[in-house]
Amino acid sequence: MLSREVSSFLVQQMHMSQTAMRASHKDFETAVNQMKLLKKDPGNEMKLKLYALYKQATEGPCNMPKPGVLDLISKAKWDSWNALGSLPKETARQNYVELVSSLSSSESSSQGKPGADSKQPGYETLVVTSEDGITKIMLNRPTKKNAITTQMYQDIVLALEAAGKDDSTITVLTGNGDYYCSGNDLNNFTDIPPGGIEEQAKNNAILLRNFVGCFIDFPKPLVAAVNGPAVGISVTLLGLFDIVYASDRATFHTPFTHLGQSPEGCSSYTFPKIMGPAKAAEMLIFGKKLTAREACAQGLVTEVFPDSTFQKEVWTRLKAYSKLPPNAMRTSKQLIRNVEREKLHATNSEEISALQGRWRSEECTNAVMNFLSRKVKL
Ligand SMILES: CCCCC/C=C/CC(=O)SCCNC(=O)CCNC(=O)[C@H](O)C(C)(C)COP(=O)(O)OP(=O)(O)OC[C@H]1O[C@@H](n2cnc3c(N)ncnc32)[C@H](O)[C@@H]1OP(=O)(O)O
Repeated sequence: MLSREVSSFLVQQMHMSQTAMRASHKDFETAVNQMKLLKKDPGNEMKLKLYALYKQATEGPCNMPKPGVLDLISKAKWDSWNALGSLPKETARQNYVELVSSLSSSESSSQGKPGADSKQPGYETLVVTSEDGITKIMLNRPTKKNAITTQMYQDIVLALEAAGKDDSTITVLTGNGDYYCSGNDLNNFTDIPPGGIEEQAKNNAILLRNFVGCFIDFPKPLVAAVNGPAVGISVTLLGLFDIVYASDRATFHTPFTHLGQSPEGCSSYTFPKIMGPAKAAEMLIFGKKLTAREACAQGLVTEVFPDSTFQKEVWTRLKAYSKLPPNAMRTSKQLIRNVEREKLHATNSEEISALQGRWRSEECTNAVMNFLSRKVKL
């Protein structure tokens, strides 16, 4: 079974390396027309994203004067376009095409399913609980070291969206079992849709953009309780948390080069900012694994606790924090994050564009194959 998946993956990968990945002008025009045919209003936030990408794709970076504060609609449009910074036209074109394609496919997949919009999510691999003013989102695939499947990315987005709106004051992400998380489930790369690797890369890009975007925009204090080793995307995202508590058993490993990949989760911006460019390079380019104490000394981790008392000490501390005035906490968090929100979204887009290239590379194909065929472990 495994070898069939791997060889199908290889064949698709070879096919894709011969096919240009970037959205052509024709794809872009098709997407612009497709937008007009959508039956459901995609909502203001999505319309602003599409507007910004359209402008960036057709006119390049925003150099219009900023509209006055009272001209709310023009200002929102300007903000959205301006947030794309110097994103290249062709990347904007591609992002636009992907976004429209995701809207069209979600519209067609919800057709004929009465009540699809109101369906409450059931989290198969997350345990979400709310108690004492704290919403805890626990990754719950301990036998797979909490590796994140495509379904889990979507479920985490839903759980964060719900936590952002619920009555709790603090949200905590943690893992069940001996690992915090072993990063992206490498089997995600073998689940190839009918449109082949190209469609897969587009879908992954959309998924990842929304996933990381949700952390960037999360409105309340967000805490990571790193109960054990953390790998890949579960490490890079830590730069978007407000507090990171770690067990002294935790390690922090970003082996992107070994996997033929490149950093995500905004770490190409947050890590150099947190630990300085030299230390960030050692982690992100050379895959140096840090112990919890090293990560704490470098500013990625807030505090390290002995593994034997980790749960007790962390939850006692968080319960005390959760009683602080919630609106004051939210305001402070937003003041800290808003300064760089636009930069973070632009970084997210750039990292994903780079990753799309990496996912098509022979280096990445070989690394994933080696893991799946049990030849290599980190
Ligand atoms: C939508 C796309 C978005 C893309 C976003 C990109 C993100 C980048 C990353 O996150 S890169 C990091 C990817 N992660 C890895 O490369 C880790 C791979 N795993 C390992 O190297 C090891 O499993 C380990 C070091 C994490 C743990 O080793 P250990 O010997 O302690 O345990 P096992 O290897 O026996 O693991 C137990 C079972 O769990 C499966 N598993 C663990 N991690 C992953 C993973 N990332 N993807 C898929 N499967 C994973 C492992 O295969 C074992 O399964 P089995 O019991 O069925 O054999």
